[in-house]
Amino acid sequence: MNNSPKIIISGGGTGGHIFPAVAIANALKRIVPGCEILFVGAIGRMEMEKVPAAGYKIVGLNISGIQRGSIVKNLALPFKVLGSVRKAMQLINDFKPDAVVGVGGYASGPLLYAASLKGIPYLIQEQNSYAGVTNKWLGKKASKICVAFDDMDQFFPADRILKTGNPVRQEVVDIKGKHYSGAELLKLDPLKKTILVTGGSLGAGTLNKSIEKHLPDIIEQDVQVIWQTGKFYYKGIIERLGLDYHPNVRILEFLNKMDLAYAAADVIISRAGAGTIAELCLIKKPVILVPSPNVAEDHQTKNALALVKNNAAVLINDRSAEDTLVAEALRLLKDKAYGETLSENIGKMALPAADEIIANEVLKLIIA
Ligand SMILES: CC(=O)N[C@H]1[C@@H](OP(=O)(O)OP(=O)(O)OC[C@H]2O[C@@H](n3ccc(=O)[nH]c3=O)[C@H](O)[C@@H]2O)O[C@H](CO)[C@@H](O)[C@@H]1O
Repeated sequence: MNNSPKIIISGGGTGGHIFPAVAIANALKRIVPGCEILFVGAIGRMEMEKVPAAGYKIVGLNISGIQRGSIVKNLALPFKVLGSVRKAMQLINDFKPDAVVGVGGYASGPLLYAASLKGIPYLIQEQNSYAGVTNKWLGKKASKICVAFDDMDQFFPADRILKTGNPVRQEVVDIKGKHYSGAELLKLDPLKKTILVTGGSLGAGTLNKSIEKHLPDIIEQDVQVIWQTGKFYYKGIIERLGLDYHPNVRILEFLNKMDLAYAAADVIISRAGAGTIAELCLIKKPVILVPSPNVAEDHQTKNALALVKNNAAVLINDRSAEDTLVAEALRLLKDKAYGETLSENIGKMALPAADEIIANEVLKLIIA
């Protein structure tokens, strides 16, 4: 293999696809500093902002998914797909990648399809315990499919599956010694108990409603909360509560330094996205998971149950969150022994080094 292999990483849409992609890129750069990486995403989606912020170049395809409730918008879809495949072919002709990686999301489809037409080897990284139609179809010609769950041979050819776990950005899970700096950056008191609420990369309506309703209970116990609302909900919440609602309450749209929030927290309330769970296993804090009921095949419940059956997290249903979530978090803050058990058990479920294992698999495709 030469010292400057060229690799395209494609996909995005939500943080759940983007951040594993960045983690793989970072690992590739650590292993082969001279490698050239180009990201390909979808115009208008989160990756077009987050990937350059992580220090990588990205090109956008004009592609979207099926839009519910708008026949007119969907009429353009076949043309967008064709146009995107054409642009993907052009990108491959120009960049001349040695290998391609697909992490899921709209841009992955056209890019991997173009790679297959051009005979360029590609690897799929599937974060969840189920695979959508596009990934299943692309999996037929993939050289390797790196997965995080068992029984994925129901979706992909068994001989090419490798269970690696989900890749996470190292800097996000490196929280040792950051408790004080985390609290300071978030303008919180490092000596007070703190709950972190994260609704995944987009935020979660149910978590927001549950927190907003019970803020007085949190304040009454002099507990602090780092509350990540998500972009869609932030404005409404700030309009209702104001930015400086109470010194114990820090409201943020998105946490750019997730490590500092993880470090500052004593208990974490979270949706059960696969990437967040992989991080939670590595940071080893007591966690309450509220799986989103609005995702394909109810996969967040499956993600959460994998932990709950090992007594590694508390599960609260979306339906009952508004009534019970905050009370449970406040209870968990006080129950030191239970918190320690949860922390110990979640740590046992970590699959570290997924980023480097996957990066090495990508490099093997080039040598092969
Ligand atoms: C509603 C939806 O479709 N959710 C899916 C999406 O979740 P979502 O996009 O929320 O992704 P994950 O929960 O997997 O990961 C979230 C990522 O965003 C980061 N982060 C989050 C909040 C923040 O303020 N700052 C920040 O950096 C986290 O550290 C993590 O790296 O992709 C996941 C992986 O395919 C799926 O399992 C989820 O079901």
